[in-house]
Amino acid sequence: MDPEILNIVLKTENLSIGYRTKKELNVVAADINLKLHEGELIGLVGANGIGKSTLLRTLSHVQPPLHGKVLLSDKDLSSYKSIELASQLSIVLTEQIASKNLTVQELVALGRQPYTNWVGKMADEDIEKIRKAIEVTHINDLIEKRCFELSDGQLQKVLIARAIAQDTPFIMLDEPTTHLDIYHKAYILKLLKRLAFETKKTILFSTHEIDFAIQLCDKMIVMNQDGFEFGRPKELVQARAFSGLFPEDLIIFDTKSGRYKVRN
Ligand SMILES: Nc1ncnc2c1ncn2[C@@H]1O[C@H](COP(=O)(O)OP(=O)(O)OP(=O)(O)O)[C@@H](O)[C@H]1O
Repeated sequence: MDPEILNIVLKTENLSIGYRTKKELNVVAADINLKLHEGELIGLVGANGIGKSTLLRTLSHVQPPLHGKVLLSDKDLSSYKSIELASQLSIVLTEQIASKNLTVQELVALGRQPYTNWVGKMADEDIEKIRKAIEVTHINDLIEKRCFELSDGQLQKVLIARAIAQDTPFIMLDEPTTHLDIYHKAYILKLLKRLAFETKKTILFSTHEIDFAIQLCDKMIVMNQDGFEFGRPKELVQARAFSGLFPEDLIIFDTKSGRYKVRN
């Protein structure tokens, strides 16, 4: 589909991200102007410490911008009430979750919190969305377990299930495949792609799986020392956006195969 006729879900205007302390200002990245459309799967890549988590946290209102604006469905992120924001945007962070005593079923059900009534009563639609999220993330055999009993990879799938149950138009995930084996890395990324395509959700995730992201994403944001590049993976490969990401003494990006290779 022509991206120009798809709605813009998230837009940034001259966004600067980073950290402000009493003594100093640490600008992680500046002049970020992005337009993310509905139905797009967008991969965010870059070296360790370049600012991927900082960008995701700023786009999801977990931390404030240093400068500029984030507009979600044409409305400034800072003017959303938190319950309203929770029905528009979900975020899966890698940080340890506080609620590890909950069962898997209970944690996934928390995704429906923005929609349930004031006593937290779930409607049939909520129950169905939880069932579906558990099914598509392959965690059916875990639902009775408490979250502290899970492996890192299992917990990662459960957190993704919670975001899917939350069923927001915009989903952000910080390194959603870190702890997964190679099969489940591919499985989760393909699931996110299908979800974006079939339900027109906009899904933005950070990753170190650059090869997989090049193969699967509609668009990518490549953060580097000079700022960032944004576009379709093929165009970014041609523009050599991946070549300058890392020192080239050990690995080089092969534009033909779209992969990194270890130097002999
Ligand atoms: N809470 C914080 N306070 C101050 N500086 C921070 C904070 N969190 C991160 N930083 C700094 O901001 C920069 C970007 O960090 P960030 O975690 O966004 O990088 P990243 O690209 O997600 O890295 P990684 O790939 O290692 O997860 C780093 O220099 C980091 O030291």
